Amino acid sequence: MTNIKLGICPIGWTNDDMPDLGKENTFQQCVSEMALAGFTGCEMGGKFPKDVDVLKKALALRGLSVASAWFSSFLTTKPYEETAEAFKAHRDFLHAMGAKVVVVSEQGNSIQGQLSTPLFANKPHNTDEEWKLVSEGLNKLGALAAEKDMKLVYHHHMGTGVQTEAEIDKLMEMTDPNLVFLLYDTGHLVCSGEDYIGILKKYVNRIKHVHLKDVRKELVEKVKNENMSFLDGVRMGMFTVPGDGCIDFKPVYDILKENNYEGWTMVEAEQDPAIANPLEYAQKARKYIHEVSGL
Ligand SMILES: O=C1C[C@@H](O)[C@H](O)[C@@H](O)C1=O
Ligand SMILES: [Co+2]
Repeated sequence: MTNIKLGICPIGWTNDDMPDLGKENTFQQCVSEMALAGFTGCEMGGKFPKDVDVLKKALALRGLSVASAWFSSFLTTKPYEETAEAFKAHRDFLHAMGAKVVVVSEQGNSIQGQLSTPLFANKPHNTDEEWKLVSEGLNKLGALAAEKDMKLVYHHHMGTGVQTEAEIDKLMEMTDPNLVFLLYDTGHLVCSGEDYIGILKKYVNRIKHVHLKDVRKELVEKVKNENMSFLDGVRMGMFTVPGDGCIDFKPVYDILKENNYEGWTMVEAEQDPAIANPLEYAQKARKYIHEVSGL
């Protein structure tokens, strides 16, 4: 028996960071193929209906539920109240959809959305003041999530001030462990050159949401050596589904199981859907995850 659930994110069908990737794929196709490939949960994407009843019906017809959705905070660059108001609306929608966690990533000084900023050379480093703003703001947003019996899960991310193991450690130290939890994304850790298994072991009790992203190592090297941006790397295919790249996901599931992890593990593999057929790659991921985890 396990309480580990398996879902998939719509980013393999249409990429909200670069909406021309998969612009031809509709919401209906995306959720139908998620279900057809054997997944029971999804995150939200830009093409999803914003009406709770409409979305609930479309997902229920396919046996899917909403695990969460991304929220960009701007705690380092905007007044706290502005982020808090947007966060409450986002939280309330997710709550109405039955989700238990809210994915948050600080984007105030992020370069992840900049088309031609070199990813490795230009990674931002938080100043002391930025660390204070982010950690204090996240504690307050975490309390807002708790009001609805939800958890804020922080998404470490390439091209942001919380990317490396040292930065994750600092964020975890500076925030309240009862209010700010961690989202564990394999792809971002391996892309950054971190010890993805060590980090999982260290924070497994604080990790409340998992993104399963695999990496094509030679393409990450190309991004580094040729000063390419995050979005260039995605378009070129530096990420892929579990089972198709260099990451071993067996120890990931073993550690989650040994520690009685309860929650979602979400395939999240952005690449060009015109090259990597989303249904084919969803099925590939589903098969591989079954082989390594029994799920
Ligand atoms: O969770 C994520 C959401 C995306 O928008 C992001 O860029 C991607 O890399 C990711 O991990
Ligand atoms: Co992710």
